[in-house]
Amino acid sequence: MQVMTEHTERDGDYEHHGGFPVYAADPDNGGPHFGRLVEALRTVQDLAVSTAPPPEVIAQAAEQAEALAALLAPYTAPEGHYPAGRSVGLPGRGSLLMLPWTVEKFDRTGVRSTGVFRRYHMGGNGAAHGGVLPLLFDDLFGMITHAAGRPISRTGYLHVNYRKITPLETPLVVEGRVDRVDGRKTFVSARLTEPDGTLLADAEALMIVLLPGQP
Ligand SMILES: CCCCCCCCCCCCCCCC(=O)SCCNC(=O)CCNC(=O)[C@H](O)C(C)(C)COP(=O)(O)OP(=O)(O)OC[C@H]1O[C@@H](n2cnc3c(N)ncnc32)[C@H](O)[C@@H]1OP(=O)(O)O
Repeated sequence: MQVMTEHTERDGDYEHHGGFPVYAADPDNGGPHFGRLVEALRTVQDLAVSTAPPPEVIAQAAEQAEALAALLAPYTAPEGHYPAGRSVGLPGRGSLLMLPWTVEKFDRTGVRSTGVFRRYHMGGNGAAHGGVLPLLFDDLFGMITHAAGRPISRTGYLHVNYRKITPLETPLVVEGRVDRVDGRKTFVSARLTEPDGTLLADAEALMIVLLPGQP
């Protein structure tokens, strides 16, 4: 994966991030065990939505989950000071919110990412929930804007066309680019496909550069 902070050229006002703090990537990806922890938690999410254990096992699982929460609670840190979301070497940057996908291309011409939708992303009848596709696209559009050297921007609108049922636990590809820039406005688009190119969904969005002080 290419380093997400490398740019050959940036817009002149790149360093003006509105009122948005500038967060640095975590060079250690949270240390030697963080990726393992996040992956284990995702597996727990998979199992939490797809198992039917007896009450005594649920009680045991609840106790262990409560013990894990108690273990981590004393280490709560301010935004930008924990590895989740900043570990660019991990799937989904080590964030449990993001799709656990891996960035394969990240440059001014666009961003491509690959991965699977997991069991905890299921909507119905074995297909991905419609709400997780905008999440995938929105984060991709943020990365595309960043990779293109545009200043920190927020999504003004995001339109998704669902072309075909999106399967779970199947390797997929999402790729997008900047189509057009007009002042503060960056128009972006992307496609979600199967590896053979079959189109599952496409999306377009408007990313708007924040003005000084805008949150
Ligand atoms: C740590 C290391 C990591 C490294 C690796 C980094 C990777 C990094 C990945 C991050 C990935 C996250 C990416 C998530 C991105 C979000 O999801 S952000 C969250 C969702 N979005 C929001 O919450 C935005 C909420 N809205 C707002 O805050 C304000 O509306 C905005 C966006 C700041 C714009 O407000 P404003 O400054 O008052 O601007 P406004 O004059 O209304 O609009 C500017 C222009 O856009 C147009 N416009 C605005 N809205 C629209 C619209 N909906 N439709 C059409 N036109 C519009 C206006 O007409 C205007 O056009 P012109 O008149 O200039 O031609």
